[in-house]
Amino acid sequence: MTLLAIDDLVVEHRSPGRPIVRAVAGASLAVGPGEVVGLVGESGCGKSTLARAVCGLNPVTEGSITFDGQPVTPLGLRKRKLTGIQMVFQDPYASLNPRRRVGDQIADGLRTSRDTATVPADLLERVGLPRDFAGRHPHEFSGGQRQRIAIARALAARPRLLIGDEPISALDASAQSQVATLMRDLAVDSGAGLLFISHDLSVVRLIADRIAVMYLGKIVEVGNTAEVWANPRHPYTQALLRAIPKPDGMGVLPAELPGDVPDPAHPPRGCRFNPRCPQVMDVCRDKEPDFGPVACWLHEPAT
Ligand SMILES: Nc1ncnc2c1ncn2[C@@H]1O[C@H](COP(=O)(O)OP(=O)(O)OP(=O)(O)O)[C@@H](O)[C@H]1O
Repeated sequence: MTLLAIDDLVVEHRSPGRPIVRAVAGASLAVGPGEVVGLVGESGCGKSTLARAVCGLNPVTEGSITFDGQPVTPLGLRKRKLTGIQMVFQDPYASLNPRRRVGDQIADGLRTSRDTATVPADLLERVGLPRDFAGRHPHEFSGGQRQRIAIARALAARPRLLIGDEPISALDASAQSQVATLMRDLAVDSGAGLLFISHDLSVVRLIADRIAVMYLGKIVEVGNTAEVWANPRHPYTQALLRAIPKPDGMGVLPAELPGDVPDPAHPPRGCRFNPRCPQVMDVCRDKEPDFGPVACWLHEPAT
């Protein structure tokens, strides 16, 4: 069963006097209940834009997003809270209100889910924090603790889909895998889906059932985590895996990718990855590979 279905999604950013930025340019992805999908890709590939569209925060230009069989459309804040989707953002310093007690912020989520049997301290306990933190303010805590509080607040609303938009990238290395694993465990235990966005592939490998690799607005490879890990097929996935920090902590392995992600307002003709691809062929400069699960002319499915 599919909980979240994203089909041929296009999301454009438009501002007066500027070229249209097609940040998501025909992406398809699905998340099932209790499933963890890791969305990876370099900065600027459109991961946040996609996540925000799923929450109704960015309007859909083309294609569709359905959650539980219902189309997701831009909604007012109140309604959005009731859709069963909760997002945990990169920066817990910004997403928590510094002036309100932690318990009161978690209580907002409990009101959303009309859960009268649970108290904020119960949720703090579920995310591994002491119950008496409820009476304190966010500035009293470390980054990792604040992110746990943000997760507790999200869980209070009893989401059926949890989205983490780079939820660990602002944390200390020691807190990163703990917070990622916590999100995975809490989502899976409650039967919720988790879409986990990160540029840290080693953490995604740890928690995700499936990996989706995004490049310049498109999902270029999707598959079972262990399979993608053992046999990455898209040259971009291969390069991302090579850029993983070495297990001994001594630097990173070379990415071997020239240049940066191109400007999505002016994408390259043909395959979007062709100017950086070490295995580029003539067809790649000419025609976009519009197929899955590996959108690459080296892996065109047999018809
Ligand atoms: N509001 C906006 N107006 C115009 N362009 C935008 C807007 N938001 C994002 N973009 C552009 O859309 C593209 C995708 O950005 P997005 O933040 O979705 O990527 P990302 O993969 O999440 O990167 P990051 O990890 O840095 O957040 C980028 O080129 C970005 O500059």
